[in-house]
Amino acid sequence: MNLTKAMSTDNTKRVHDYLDEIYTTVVKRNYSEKEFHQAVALFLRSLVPLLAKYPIYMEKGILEQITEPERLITFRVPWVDDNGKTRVNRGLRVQFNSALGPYKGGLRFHPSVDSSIIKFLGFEQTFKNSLTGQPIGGGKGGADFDPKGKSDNEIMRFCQSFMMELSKYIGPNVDIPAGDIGVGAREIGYMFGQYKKIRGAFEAGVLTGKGIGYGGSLGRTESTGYGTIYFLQEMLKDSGFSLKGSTVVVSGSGNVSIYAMEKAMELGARIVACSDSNGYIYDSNGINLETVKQIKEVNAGRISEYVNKHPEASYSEGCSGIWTIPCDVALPCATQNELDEQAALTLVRNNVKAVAEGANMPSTPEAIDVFLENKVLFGPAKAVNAGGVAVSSLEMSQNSMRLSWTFEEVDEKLHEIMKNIYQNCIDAAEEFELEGNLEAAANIAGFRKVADAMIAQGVV
Ligand SMILES: NC(=O)c1ccc[n+]([C@@H]2O[C@H](COP(=O)([O-])OP(=O)(O)OC[C@H]3O[C@@H](n4cnc5c(N)ncnc54)[C@H](O)[C@@H]3O)[C@@H](O)[C@H]2O)c1
Repeated sequence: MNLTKAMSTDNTKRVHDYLDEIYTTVVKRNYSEKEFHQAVALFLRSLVPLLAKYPIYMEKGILEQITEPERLITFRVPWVDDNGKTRVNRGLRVQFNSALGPYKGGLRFHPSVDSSIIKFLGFEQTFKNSLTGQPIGGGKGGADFDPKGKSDNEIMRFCQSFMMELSKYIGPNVDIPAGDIGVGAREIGYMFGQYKKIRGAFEAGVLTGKGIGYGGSLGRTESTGYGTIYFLQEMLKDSGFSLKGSTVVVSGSGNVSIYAMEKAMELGARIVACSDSNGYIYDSNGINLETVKQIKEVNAGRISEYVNKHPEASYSEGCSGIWTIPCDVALPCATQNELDEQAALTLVRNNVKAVAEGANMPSTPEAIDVFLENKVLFGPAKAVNAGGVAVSSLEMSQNSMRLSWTFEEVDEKLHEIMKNIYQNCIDAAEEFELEGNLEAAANIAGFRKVADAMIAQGVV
């Protein structure tokens, strides 16, 4: 990746040489971890104006430290399937940065999970958590386990084996995992049960995303999707647009997508398409969300089944075609690198006004450049989808105070947090003359708090 874009003066050249050195070390030390390289490169290029103005971050070696996780744990997860066959998966937990608080970040169960995926997510999580204003550090974890097609008992045995080992490294004041792709309330429940048994104590604050009946927070399920729309609303408002009457395309049909669609519809948007890892549906009258919820949340089926109930809609195989549908707003809410340069150019040709990233790193660097160059309002993942971890942090607060807030109380706090994140990004954009580049502004705003705390705490 070319980090030289922002370089113009001698001072920025010095910064640039420094960032190049950091990046070279990251690539050498984490050879073959492409997603991690990508996240670090995108991040570093944003910091040029900050480091040019405040060289202390270079003098104190903050970037050398911040790009190396505090700890990466990998472990064997053996379990027995329904046919009595022994299976083995790899579990991982990265404890990336604890400058602002205990490590916090989700667990992903997906065959693609490896150290590169977990490290890119943990790195991003550190700055996302900082942006929320909550006292939480950054972490992430998961396993290369595929929950698809597994029985409920197999899922339980896997979760128990996974927690048997993970329990050695987590705790309410140490590291607090949550869900992510492939890990929802059911998996969190099985992992919490096993943790409780191992410890012989009910420590509610060790995991978030728990069921409402045993320490979960109302509004956690909706939080990432709703938060995405609250951020989008602020972005649109500042440019004189509104969601009312706008046409929206959303990729995925999981937790983030469903609740982003729900809030966007509530605000008057027409959602015309959504997808899963096989293909996408298009319904020009507007997607019927109840049908999507029934297929995905109740039946765990495929999105293609939508057309059985709504023959006026169409289904197409393959995921990337969804970005060819003309829309005012595009919300990539599925997975990393799902929206490439070609897709971005098509969206621009179709006059997209705004793109907000509900998923983590869904746009490739080239796609982001296309959006910025064409003045599309672009909301970067670590700011846009921070609502999930923000409400997880509210769940931790409720657990330690032994009380439960109502849905409305949680939603109001979430809305306030998302507005603050947006404002912090705008302030950073103004200070560093990055108007229109919320990507760089979010990186700077997230980084500064972590870096200042690291300086205060010394070289540890
Ligand atoms: N759940 C959260 O609170 C949360 C918070 C912040 C960020 N995220 C991020 O949001 C994204 C989605 O997470 P989720 O919790 O909704 O997961 P999920 O497992 O509930 O849903 C993921 C969805 O994406 C679909 N999908 C996978 N690959 C696809 C592809 N190439 N094209 C189209 N669809 C595809 C799946 O079929 C599924 O519908 C991930 O990047 C995750 O890291 C989630």
